[in-house]
Amino acid sequence: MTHPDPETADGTIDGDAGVPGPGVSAPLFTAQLDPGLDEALHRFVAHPRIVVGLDFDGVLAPLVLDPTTSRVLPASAEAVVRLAGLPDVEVAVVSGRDAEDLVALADLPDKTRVIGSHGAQWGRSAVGPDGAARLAADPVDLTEDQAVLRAELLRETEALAAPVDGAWVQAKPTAIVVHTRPAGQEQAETLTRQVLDGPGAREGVRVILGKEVIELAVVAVTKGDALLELRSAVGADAALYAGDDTTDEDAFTVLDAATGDVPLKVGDGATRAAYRVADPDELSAVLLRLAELRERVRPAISQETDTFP
Ligand SMILES: O=P(O)(O)OC[C@H]1O[C@H](O[C@H]2O[C@H](CO)[C@@H](O)[C@H](O)[C@H]2O)[C@H](O)[C@@H](O)[C@@H]1O
Repeated sequence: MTHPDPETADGTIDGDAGVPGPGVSAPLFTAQLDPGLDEALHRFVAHPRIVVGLDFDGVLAPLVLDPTTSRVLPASAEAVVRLAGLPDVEVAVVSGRDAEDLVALADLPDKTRVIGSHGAQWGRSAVGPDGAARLAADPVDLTEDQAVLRAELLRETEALAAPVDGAWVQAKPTAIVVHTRPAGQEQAETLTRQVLDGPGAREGVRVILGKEVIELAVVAVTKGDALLELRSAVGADAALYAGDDTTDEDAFTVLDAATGDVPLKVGDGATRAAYRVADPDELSAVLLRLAELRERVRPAISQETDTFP
């Protein structure tokens, strides 16, 4: 036990009895949680209305060679379902991926907010007539210039990637992504330089260097813009955001740990986030803990609200 927990003082709930490991669900192993982070979670769940923003790759889903095989860790999936079912909790998956992709891969509860393409695509998960998950969203509107630029970037990057063993190009609604993870290191570095000096240097292109990816976007929106907009749209009092990559730093920047937000870096590397966990497995533990804490305090908040309308 790392945090004084009034809810467990009478011994009726032992929230720390579990054993860490894949597939273990709550009650959770908070002995492994950093005490500062656990305290921040306690403060966070006490806010009346909260936003929980979650990056996908490297956060909900471990990084893999082939992005079509990415899957959310089972414990995180369980936590997302629990959080999304609670009143005044807005769960949003905020990713650089195409939002359609996210809905197909993430197995999200119905009506979960999905923000794709680093904030350029907004929608919700929905169940289609066939029972399969689908995205309910307005289509992305590119200007004619942006659409032309995107098509040219696709052509140019494909020509650069073609001779490089393992490298490949992903076309997304607002960007083109060159993947170098499966390529040899030297070839990956050369290709990265070529992409940056060539198509990446064109006017109107926003270059995003991610984990073994060079993304060339034709719109300028960031995850920080998206998180601010989401927070204001739902009237949230505090936000938690978990991310692992460079683009997530934009989201951390718009949060303030001093006022109850929880900017949470997943993995190594320099960050502006106030809190950190080592990997997606540890993030699962945090999300289950978050669900457990919010489930406990939310009824108290609602009673107070009823008493003082
Ligand atoms: O914002 P995110 O959800 O973190 O998305 C960022 C990029 O994620 C994907 O690429 C990353 O994950 C792949 C699968 O694990 C991995 O192979 C790749 O090396 C990573 O960079 C996705 O394919 C990109 O389009 C996203 O922009």
